[in-house]
Amino acid sequence: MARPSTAAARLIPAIDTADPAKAAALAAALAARCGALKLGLELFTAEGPRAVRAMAALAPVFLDLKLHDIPNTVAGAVRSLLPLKPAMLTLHGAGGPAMIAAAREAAEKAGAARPVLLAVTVLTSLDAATLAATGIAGGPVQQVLRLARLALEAGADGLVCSPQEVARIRDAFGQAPMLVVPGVRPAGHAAGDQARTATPAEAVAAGADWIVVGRPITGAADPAAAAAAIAESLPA
Ligand SMILES: O=C(O)c1cc(=O)[nH]c(=O)n1[C@@H]1O[C@H](COP(=O)(O)O)[C@@H](O)[C@H]1O
Repeated sequence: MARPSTAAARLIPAIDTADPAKAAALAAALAARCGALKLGLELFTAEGPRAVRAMAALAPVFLDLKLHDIPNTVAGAVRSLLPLKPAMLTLHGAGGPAMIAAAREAAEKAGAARPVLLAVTVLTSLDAATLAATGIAGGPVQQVLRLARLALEAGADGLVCSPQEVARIRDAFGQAPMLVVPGVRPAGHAAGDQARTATPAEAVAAGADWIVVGRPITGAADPAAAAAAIAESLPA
């Protein structure tokens, strides 16, 4: 998956629905207006691999299953997913370096066509207080940087983080890691369950390669127009 060369290619709509007909309609409307389509747990648990195949016929698929288990199990899951040829795949950085390394080794079996492996750092729905309640003091930025270092050293190609950590990650790790950024809200849109947010333009200006946007697009009366408006808002 090459880095985006146009504003529209930076956009990854999250197709979060359990309804295959709705997913197909959204994918058809958005495929030409984005860099990839994100298929996550809601659709995958409802429809499984056939949903991935249907979407892959229209655009590169970002398969967001956030794998998080012992290394042997995650490696097996990656092997099972390779025939679906996802362009990008997520796993939780909190699974530790051995888990990331096992995923990378399994993915290498697909050769040059292997998925980009993205380590999710700290979920964008978590604020400092919630993170502290789970036992992680010091705030999201420190934890994101800690998990980012472990994941990149273990073989992750990139990271998923909130827009609020992007600049710090670029400072610490430079341009090499691919950065995929959810928790993005165009001005005037409710944050909902997202805790660490910024606008699409702010995320890209800080150094995001791709932005992931779900409800502001999928909940719009005209999803294609909403996607186009977001792409137009991005810095060149
Ligand atoms: O891995 C992700 O894509 C992800 C990581 C994260 O920390 N936060 C996050 O919101 N996401 C995903 O990004 C999408 C955000 O959707 P909206 O909040 O509707 O824009 C959802 O599909 C989430 O599963």
